[in-house]
Amino acid sequence: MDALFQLHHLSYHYQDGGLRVDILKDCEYSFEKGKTYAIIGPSGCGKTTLLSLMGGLEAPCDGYVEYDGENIEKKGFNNYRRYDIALIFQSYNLINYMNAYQNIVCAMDIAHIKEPNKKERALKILGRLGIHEQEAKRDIRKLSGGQQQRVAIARAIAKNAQVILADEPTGNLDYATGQTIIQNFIELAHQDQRIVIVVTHDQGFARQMDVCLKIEDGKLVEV
Ligand SMILES: Nc1ncnc2c1ncn2[C@@H]1O[C@H](COP(=O)(O)OP(=O)(O)OP(=O)(O)O)[C@@H](O)[C@H]1O
Repeated sequence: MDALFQLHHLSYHYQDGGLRVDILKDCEYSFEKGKTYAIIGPSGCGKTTLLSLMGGLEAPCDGYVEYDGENIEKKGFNNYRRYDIALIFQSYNLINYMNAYQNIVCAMDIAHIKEPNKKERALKILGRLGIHEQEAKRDIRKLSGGQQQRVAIARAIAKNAQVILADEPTGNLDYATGQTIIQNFIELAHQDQRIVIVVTHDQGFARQMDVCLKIEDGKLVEV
């Protein structure tokens, strides 16, 4: 098995008025290269919390996340977030004073991507996602929600991160645009051998992923 990314006894709880509330309990899982994963479960079950732990945005209370044979906390969350993973948020988190291709070039600069012509590469990736040169150079705030989400995906692709974590990436989009985005994720995993993990409430999209996981009583289980 080609496991690049693993969860070991991952647990997370918080205190509420002196009471301990367990969100994730001893989660164990190995994610494989070249596969897409959906994480589903009712509101409040801990999906975003799990994504935050996997993304190195927050430290677990117990257990650890392993990437390429190393505990991400020991590797350093900042380096891990900078080089190894890409996060895609429901709210896109694009830099609003840069256009689409500048957002992508900026992400490549931050990740120290060695590429002789970053602008050309950015435009090429955007083009593959249906954002052509004219839109790529427009004020980013003037792009539609679906276009902005595709820019956020292009940014994740350009960064060469092996693991892509997306939190409700289709939440704000109509069905057809959401479907295009899911198709992009599938191609990214199957053609580029990346791991794509998507938190979604949409059962239809979840079913199109190679593996569907749900959080049940704090445990991560395959559906
Ligand atoms: N540090 C914290 N302090 C207080 N409450 C917290 C903390 N971390 C998580 N929670 C609570 O834990 C629960 C799980 O939150 P999380 O956002 O992970 O759920 P979710 O499954 O992503 O929900 P949704 O589908 O509604 O986005 C929520 O009730 C949230 O308010």
